Amino acid sequence: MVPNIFSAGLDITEFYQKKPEETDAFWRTLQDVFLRLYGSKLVTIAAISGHSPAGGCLLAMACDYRVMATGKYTIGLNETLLGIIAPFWFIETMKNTIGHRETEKSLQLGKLYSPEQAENIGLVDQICPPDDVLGCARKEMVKWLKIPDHARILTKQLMRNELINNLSSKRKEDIYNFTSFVQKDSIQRSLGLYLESLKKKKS
Ligand SMILES: CCCCCCCCCCC/C=C/C(=O)SCCNC(=O)CCNC(=O)[C@H](O)C(C)(C)COP(=O)(O)OP(=O)(O)OC[C@H]1O[C@@H](n2cnc3c(N)ncnc32)[C@H](O)[C@@H]1OP(=O)(O)O
Repeated sequence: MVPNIFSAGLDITEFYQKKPEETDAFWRTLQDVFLRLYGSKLVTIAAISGHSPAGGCLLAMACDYRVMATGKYTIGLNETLLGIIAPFWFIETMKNTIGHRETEKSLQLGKLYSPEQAENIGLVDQICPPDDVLGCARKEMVKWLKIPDHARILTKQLMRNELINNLSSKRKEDIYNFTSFVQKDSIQRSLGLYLESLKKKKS
């Protein structure tokens, strides 16, 4: 577990100034990771040790339960702030987590929530001091593991199969949409500026 950062989201350099076949492969891998995690029969609990923007938020939402560290961290789907958009399965996953209305506001504004705000809207289930995040996640895991596995798994599948089947049937189209979108000159310019701004913030 890395302190302060759960995940910085997708590595933008994987789709900045890349060839179409490279961005295709990158997106296919992300789809694989998501489908495996969201559809996992195992109990999955995200111990969110710090920042969790965009793709990081998606990974956390793909789990069954989320524990987030308190502190000056943020979580959310901030794609619009980067001049890009969240694909349909990011949107559906967020709708399944916090509901339609909150998702609509959240996505249009590219909102990044503090841990307290995220808990209030149900984006995370629990907040804990940073040095106790793993402990809280473990405690929660014990509860989940007491439930008969077959019943929990079937329930999870009933709740999640619609989205899993939808994405599975549209994978090629989704890859095509991603690559055509990120290869546009205007999007490449936005991504370049965003990467520069991250570096400037650092110096
Ligand atoms: C018709 C329909 C079509 C649909 C088409 C779909 C369209 C596209 C969908 C794409 C979905 C995208 C999802 C994403 O996840 S995009 C990434 C979003 N992530 C962020 O915005 C976070 C950016 N990072 C930060 O805010 C900070 O780094 C952070 C708060 C996480 C940590 O701060 P800290 O100060 O500790 O770290 P630094 O800022 O110093 O960063 C260190 C170095 O890492 C570079 N960096 C950071 N994040 C990223 C990233 N996500 N990708 C690439 N590089 C990143 C940063 O520039 C520093 O680099 P250097 O060390 O080289 O200076």
